[in-house]
Amino acid sequence: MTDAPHLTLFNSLTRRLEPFEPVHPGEARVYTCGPTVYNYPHIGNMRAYVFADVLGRTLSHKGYKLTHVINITDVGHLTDDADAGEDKMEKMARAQAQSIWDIAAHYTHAYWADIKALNIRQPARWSIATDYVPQMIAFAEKIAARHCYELESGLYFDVSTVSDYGRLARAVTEEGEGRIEAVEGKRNAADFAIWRKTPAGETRQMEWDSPWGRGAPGWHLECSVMSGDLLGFPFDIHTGGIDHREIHHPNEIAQNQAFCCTNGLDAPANSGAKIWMHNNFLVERSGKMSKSSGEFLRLQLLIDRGYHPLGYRMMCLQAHYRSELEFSWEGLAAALVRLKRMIIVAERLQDVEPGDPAHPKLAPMLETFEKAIGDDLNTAIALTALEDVLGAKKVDPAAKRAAVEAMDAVLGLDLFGTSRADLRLRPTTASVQEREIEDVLARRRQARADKDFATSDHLRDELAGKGVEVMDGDSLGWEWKLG
Ligand SMILES: Nc1ncnc2c1ncn2[C@@H]1O[C@H](COP(=O)(O)OP(=O)(O)OP(=O)(O)O)[C@@H](O)[C@H]1O
Ligand SMILES: [Zn+2]
Repeated sequence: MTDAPHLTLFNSLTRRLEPFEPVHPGEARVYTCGPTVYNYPHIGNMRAYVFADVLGRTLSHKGYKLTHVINITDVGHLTDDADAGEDKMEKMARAQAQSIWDIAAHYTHAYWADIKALNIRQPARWSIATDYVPQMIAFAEKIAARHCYELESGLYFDVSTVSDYGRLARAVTEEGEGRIEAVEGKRNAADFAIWRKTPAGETRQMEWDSPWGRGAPGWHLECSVMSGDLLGFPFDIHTGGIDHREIHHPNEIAQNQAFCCTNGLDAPANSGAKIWMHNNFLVERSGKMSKSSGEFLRLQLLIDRGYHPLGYRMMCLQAHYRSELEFSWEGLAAALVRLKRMIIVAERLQDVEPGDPAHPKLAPMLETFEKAIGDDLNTAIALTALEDVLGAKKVDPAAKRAAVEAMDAVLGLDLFGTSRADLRLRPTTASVQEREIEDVLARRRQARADKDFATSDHLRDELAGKGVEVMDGDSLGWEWKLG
């Protein structure tokens, strides 16, 4: 693989493609907004983490020493991003009559299970918001005098105290602020609470003492504090879904500017991160997939229906991260077949020791791959380059194996860790066990070898009676499927 450092990324701040130039030579520091753990993640949420994973893998591949932090929001995220409603965690805990800490633990583990199933690499650190409350209070204390004011409901950030507020969203107009809750006493409609006081007479399950009374931190404050604390301002890249471009990230930026300014750090240009990147939505025909809307698709449902989770990863990689991706079961099935074709070829290289990938036949494919992934993570083209390598004829298998490994290290399809049998999941509704099917098929193979076609046909009919269709001569080598 060439070690050309070519890497351009789309910076939402400038709305331009920019060459990646690390703040610290040879390093890449990335912060990804993590899930709010009040519910199961849906597959749309997981698209955000597949994207962040590909970004991290690409940075590692390009030779940078990666420090990636993903947070877990277990407090402070309100039912409306725009500073209205109630805490999502408190609401769910009440609805389920459970402790908020149990809710957080349960859904954090569910999220981590999806991370693993999608072959998303572990970040250097999972930062849990409730572990950082003292640091959040210290951060707020630093900026309070110059940038905040207190109201009965909390400590508010005055967005007019930083230059160019909302430049990330590019939409903060008076009408655009219509969504933002009118709180009496707010100086500007876009001002937001960085500390929310517990209303008199109420108790929250999660609350802490602060100079502004007992209460809880605001969601935007959490990400500013954890990213700054763990990566240092300025760090390289901050990621999140495109919805964060409108409110959450502009508010983080405003706080970061205030903090950097107070600390004499290159203010006011300093936004905390040099590059802000956003993945577009996974949508359904009915619109954006969303937890708040009640019904949503979980990765586990895909698995229960017999789709291997890496099929969903493939589906994500087939689209550019900045494009909307429409989910359909047909699309998922097609992505799974594509993955299976790759795995069948990779199986032939399973026992080959990787050699030097520099082979004249592979060179143009490696170059295409390198260019595509360096061009704002064009995974769609990178996938075709990988397929070209897999399909290349008369190439030293050791070179091929090395090239496929290097490409898969970026795309994360786990081609050498997954077998075609792994891909064939039994839907939970199926009444027949896989072992049963394999047993009958083994007997049928023997019958055919013995030219006992009557028995062979009989066994095929037996399987058909159980809803299993035998697929003789299937080009992909699926020997059977559930009808
Ligand atoms: N449909 C989607 N497609 C892609 N990314 C999404 C989608 N919905 C949310 N995200 C992203 O998923 C990540 C985790 O979101 P989070 O857990 O905060 O979800 P949420 O806002 O509580 O739920 P939702 O928006 O689904 O009601 C964020 O980066 C968010 O931008
Ligand atoms: Zn965040």
